[in-house]
Amino acid sequence: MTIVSLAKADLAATGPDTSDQQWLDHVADDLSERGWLSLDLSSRLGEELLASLRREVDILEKTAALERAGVGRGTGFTRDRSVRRDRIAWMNGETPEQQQLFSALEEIRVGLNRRLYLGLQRFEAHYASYQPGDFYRRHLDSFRGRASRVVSLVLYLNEGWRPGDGGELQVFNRESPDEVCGRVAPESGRAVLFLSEEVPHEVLPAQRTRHSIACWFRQDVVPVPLTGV
Ligand SMILES: O=C(O)CCC(=O)C(=O)O
Ligand SMILES: [Fe+2]
Repeated sequence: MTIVSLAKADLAATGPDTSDQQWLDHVADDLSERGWLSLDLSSRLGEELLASLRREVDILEKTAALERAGVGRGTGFTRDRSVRRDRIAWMNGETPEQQQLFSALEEIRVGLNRRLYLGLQRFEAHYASYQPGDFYRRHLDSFRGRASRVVSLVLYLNEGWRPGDGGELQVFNRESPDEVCGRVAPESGRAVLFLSEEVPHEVLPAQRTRHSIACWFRQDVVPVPLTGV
């Protein structure tokens, strides 16, 4: 996990919006009106960066550098395989591809703060790998009122995802949580953003290896010890 420099971000936030940032208006509108959206970030991030991130997670996979993910924190932390089965590696922003991704995430953080006054202070991100049969049962990313994780962003890295490959992110209506309101295939370059405390979601069982980057924009400044989600 990396703490992003606030001074640098605040400096960036003083400049005027360029038309290049109008896409963030759409992100902010959807987040505030329905709590979530999916969008294609491939042209914003570039195919080269997506390919580098894919290579990086492939290497992590092959060198067994991904660790089994858990849920909860502190004494409530567990690696319960009936809840989630993915493996993860936290990103530290040190490789060139992570640096490039982190500057895009920083642009989103500053852009959302400016539009929605969310007071997002920093972000954390990890690679995730789901193998065939792996899933993540329905959950929220943050406990209500904790105001730690406020906005979740998941970026997918899988080329040629087909309907039979499973592994969709299923999103539930924040007003009536039994109603499915979206199902997103984890195709490379696609991203989903949602309000971490409000929008229940689940990863349906994947039928092939499924790689992604999960990121959370947080309101707290001081990192909680990394004992889980
Ligand atoms: O990979 C996804 O689509 C979502 C993952 C997720 O919900 C999480 O890591 O909290
Ligand atoms: Fe989640």
